[in-house]
Amino acid sequence: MQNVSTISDIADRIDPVLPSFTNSQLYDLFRDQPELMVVAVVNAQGGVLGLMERHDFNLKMAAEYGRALFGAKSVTTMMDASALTVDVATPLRDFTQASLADRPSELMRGFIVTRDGRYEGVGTTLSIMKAISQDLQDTLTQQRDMMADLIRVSAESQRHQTFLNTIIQTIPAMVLVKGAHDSKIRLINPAGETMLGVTSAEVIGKTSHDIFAPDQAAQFARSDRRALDSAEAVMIEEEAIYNGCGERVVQLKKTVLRTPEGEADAILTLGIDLTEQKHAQAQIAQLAHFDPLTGLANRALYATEIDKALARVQRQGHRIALLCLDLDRFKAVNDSYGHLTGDALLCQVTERLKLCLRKGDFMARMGGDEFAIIQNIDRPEDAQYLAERLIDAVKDPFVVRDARLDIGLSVGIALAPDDGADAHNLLSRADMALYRVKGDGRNGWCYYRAEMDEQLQARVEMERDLKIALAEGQFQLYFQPLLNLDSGDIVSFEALLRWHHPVTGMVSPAVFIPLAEDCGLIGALGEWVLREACRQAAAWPQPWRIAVNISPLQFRHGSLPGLVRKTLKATGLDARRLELEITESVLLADETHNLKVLNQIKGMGVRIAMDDFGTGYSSLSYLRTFPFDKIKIDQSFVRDLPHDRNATSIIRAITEMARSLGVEITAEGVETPAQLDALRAMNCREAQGYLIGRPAPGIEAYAPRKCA
Ligand SMILES: Nc1nc2c(ncn2[C@@H]2O[C@H](COP(=O)(O)O[C@H]3[C@@H](O)[C@H](n4cnc5c(=O)[nH]c(N)nc54)O[C@@H]3COP(=O)(O)O)[C@@H](O)[C@H]2O)c(=O)[nH]1
Repeated sequence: MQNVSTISDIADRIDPVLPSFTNSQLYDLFRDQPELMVVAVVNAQGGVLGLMERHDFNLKMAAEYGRALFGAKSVTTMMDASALTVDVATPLRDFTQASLADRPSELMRGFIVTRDGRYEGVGTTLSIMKAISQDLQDTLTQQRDMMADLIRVSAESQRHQTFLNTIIQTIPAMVLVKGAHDSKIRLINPAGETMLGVTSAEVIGKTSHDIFAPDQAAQFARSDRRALDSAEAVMIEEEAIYNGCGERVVQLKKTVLRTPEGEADAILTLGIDLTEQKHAQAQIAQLAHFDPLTGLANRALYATEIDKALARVQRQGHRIALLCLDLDRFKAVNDSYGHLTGDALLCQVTERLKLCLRKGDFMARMGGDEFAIIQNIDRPEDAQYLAERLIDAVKDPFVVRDARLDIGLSVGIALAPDDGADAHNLLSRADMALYRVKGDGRNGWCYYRAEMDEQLQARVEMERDLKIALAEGQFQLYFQPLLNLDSGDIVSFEALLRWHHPVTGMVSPAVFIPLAEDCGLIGALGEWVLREACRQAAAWPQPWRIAVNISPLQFRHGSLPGLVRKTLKATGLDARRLELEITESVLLADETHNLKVLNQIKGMGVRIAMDDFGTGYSSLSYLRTFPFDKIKIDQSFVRDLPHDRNATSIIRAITEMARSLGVEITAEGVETPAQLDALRAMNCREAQGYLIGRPAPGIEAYAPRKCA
């Protein structure tokens, strides 16, 4: 009962009557106040004497002679002197429970309410019923409100529960709850099932020891213990092998769930499988530091390692050697057999080179066919010994995709601290030494020497001078005659470029042509040579042919057929008088494109000759690739005539093969009559060399005349 709590709340404060009040007066009172049910009779001090109850009183008064008998008498004659009295402070619930249980009939007659034993008011069953009814009403409303609240709270809690469940079920992280005391698993989500290789049904109610191998279970127990001993959540990264899941790297966050009293109740473990992430990180690190083809360290890692090695050199007085390695003829292999073969060759080379290294040596692939090694050495000679081992290792042919490949190795060496203590300097010095090996014919090794710096400097200066030379017209063409051995006529001239350096004098094309190729000037230089050669030849008194050397790089820059067409047109030279000399490297590089270019030029009527025949990698095979008009036998074979049997048989084989193919032959570098005789005997039809005529600035000396 919320509002009505004591009898006081339901007591009707009805004026009582004194004993002097007569029954007739009371009769009138009841008649005048129809709702008046009971009236108390009190003495002058307010003490309770009895209670008059309306129905009972009216019944008595209505009886035969009732009013006549009792009307004038005091109300005390008809009152209920033993009426129920109850103190005003009595809890209503107690009163109604007790009175309804013990004296329900009395309660029906009404009762007197007293305060300290004195009259306070009267009560009736009606007032009680009203109070109870009101109370019930209140309670019902209250209960309805409570029910609504309950329904709302329960719906909300249901929603929260569903929300949490959805998260737990779908979160891509393991959620695992274990009892803090019994270590039994209470909950595991699907991500946890996958991560641990178990099903929820298998593990709920079990401990790690029931499920996992002893080592793994012990690892779990240790990390749980750490969580229990810690006031905060603990983060753990560990390697683990769960049921049939292989080795994994996991990150676990363990939080102890406590009761409101602060006691550990459960351990919540959130787990993320980092295996893939670690794997990806490792792959990124691998790619960042290692060459994917050979698995060797790459240039970036090499730079780090060399810094470390140089720091050791400084701190501990060690010595190291830097070896720069470059494969010989690798480009030819790559261009002839394709990149797949080139890649496979690099892998095989790597394996052979690795076998030459000792503990502590470090090797990297710097790119292409370049490798570099950091070697810990005691004496400078140690580097030389390693270089020799490396060169020896690639000496035997490689067999790649059914092809037998011969390559070589050039090694440049710089020492620290002897040649410097700075990584950049040392590397460029080892490179200089390598460059020297290459220049000296490859397949060898060389230590850096101080004068190489000067040579490099000289090269830089020459590059600069070359640009100036082109702009200032310091070039000149020399012409060397070619003799027809049958007719004894000069039939052709080869244009040979000369550079008159204003300070150093004449510079050999053998020196500056490679430089022009390196620094990108060969295009402009070659264009000048072609134009100048055609211009001069067009003015010759005889229709001699003019042979012009074309660098392989001229095939890359711009349109060579366009240039030839334009030049012929501009100079008026008959296309049939022009012969372009190319070396086999033109066909080694970008064969399809270069063949197309050659065919276009040949289509204009220009002749194509293969220069330096016999020196290349597979000269013979190129004769099948393109219909050359002429083969020029390299002077290295002619030099050994007439006595060298090898040279003789090679030249004989070439001349015979050329005849069968219908290709003209020229022997280069003829210096002696004996060589000329030997060539004649071998049916060689054309010759060039100092014996016939040295390169000269003009052709005047060869104006119509016959030669022996
Ligand atoms: N791309 C271009 N290359 C050119 C051009 N001009 C020349 N070159 C190439 O430079 C190399 C060196 O040429 P050079 O010093 O002119 O030497 C040539 C002849 O002088 C030399 N030769 C001729 N006869 C003899 C001889 O009897 N003995 C002997 N020791 N040397 C002799 O041979 C060179 C000609 O060689 P080749 O071209 O192979 O016919 C050289 O490779 C030139 O090709 C140019 O304009 N563009």
